[in-house]
Amino acid sequence: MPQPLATRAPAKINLTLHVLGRRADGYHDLESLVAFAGTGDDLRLEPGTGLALHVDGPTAPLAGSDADNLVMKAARLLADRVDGLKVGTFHLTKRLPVAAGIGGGSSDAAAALRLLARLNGLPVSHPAVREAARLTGADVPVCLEPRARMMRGAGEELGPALILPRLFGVLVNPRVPVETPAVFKALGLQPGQGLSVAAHPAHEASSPDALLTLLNKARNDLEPPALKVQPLIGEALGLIAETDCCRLARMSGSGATVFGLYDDCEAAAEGARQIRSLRPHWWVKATSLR
Ligand SMILES: C[C@@](CO)(OP(=O)(O)O)[C@H](O)COP(=O)(O)OP(=O)(O)OC[C@H]1O[C@@H](n2ccc(N)nc2=O)[C@H](O)[C@@H]1O
Ligand SMILES: Nc1ncnc2c1ncn2[C@@H]1O[C@H](COP(=O)(O)OP(=O)(O)O)[C@@H](O)[C@H]1O
Repeated sequence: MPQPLATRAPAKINLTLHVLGRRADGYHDLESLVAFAGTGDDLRLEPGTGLALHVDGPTAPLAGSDADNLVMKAARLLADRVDGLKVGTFHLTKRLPVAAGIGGGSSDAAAALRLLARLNGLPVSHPAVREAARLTGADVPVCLEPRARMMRGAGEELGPALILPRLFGVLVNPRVPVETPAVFKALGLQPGQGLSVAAHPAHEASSPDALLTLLNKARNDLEPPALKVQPLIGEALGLIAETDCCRLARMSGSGATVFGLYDDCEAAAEGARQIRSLRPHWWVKATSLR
């Protein structure tokens, strides 16, 4: 029985994000511990003669035109590299906030590459799949096999999959888009200029408590510039930090999504309830992270 051509595109969370410096090509070298949430978009592929995309779901209207969708960009890049690639129509159910620091578009693109690889009997480690991922965007390679791992460079250097203690979190987005280039620009580094040399061995933690302690010693260096671009991020961080039993409040990626971490699933659900009661129109999701 063939596997159904459907996959989840989970939200990517940067548990830590240290900017090491700005490179000559304008991109920034990062060091980030990336994990994936239990919440995400869904993608299905119906085999057919040409490439096409249908998008539905609550955040579909925010994801731009179908032609510019990262699902189509990734699929075209793979089709350009593999002769006779079998393709079809993608059906994307978009739930994640867009331009939100949780790599929704990148995860959708990576999901598209996984489905095309499955349809064509290619491993996701195939060089053409890896290259299509890298050329689609800096965050796409880490989303190809969505497991917690260290990400370095501009996203092209990936460490081995890590078995992190399970974390219980709340994701909060004030429903304002924040464009990634604007945040890197607000960081204000010149080409060749460094910012940090920190190495953070958060993955060495063997218990949730030890991991939370290590995460608290790390940072997201994009928080200060993102707060300049969108002050609501500071408000969201403050509200999370004030929820009962919150162990850590931090921004993911270039924002605006921020996350709170808690000791267990009940505390995370209660944290989500508290934020929702204060900001009923924001996107608030209790989720596990691993
Ligand atoms: C910041 C991060 C952290 O995981 O996440 P998000 O906030 O996007 O979720 C990523 O590095 C974002 O990856 P992604 O969103 O795929 O970036 P791209 O489309 O390739 O690049 C958009 C723009 O961001 C800047 N950029 C991106 C990555 C990087 N390491 N250095 C950069 O300077 C560049 O100005 C680039 O033109
Ligand atoms: N499938 C998609 N989902 C979300 N955004 C998409 C998608 N395809 C293209 N985009 C565009 O990519 C940009 C970044 O979106 P997204 O991946 O959600 O950002 P982030 O990585 O900050 O969470 C947006 O401006 C959006 O218009």
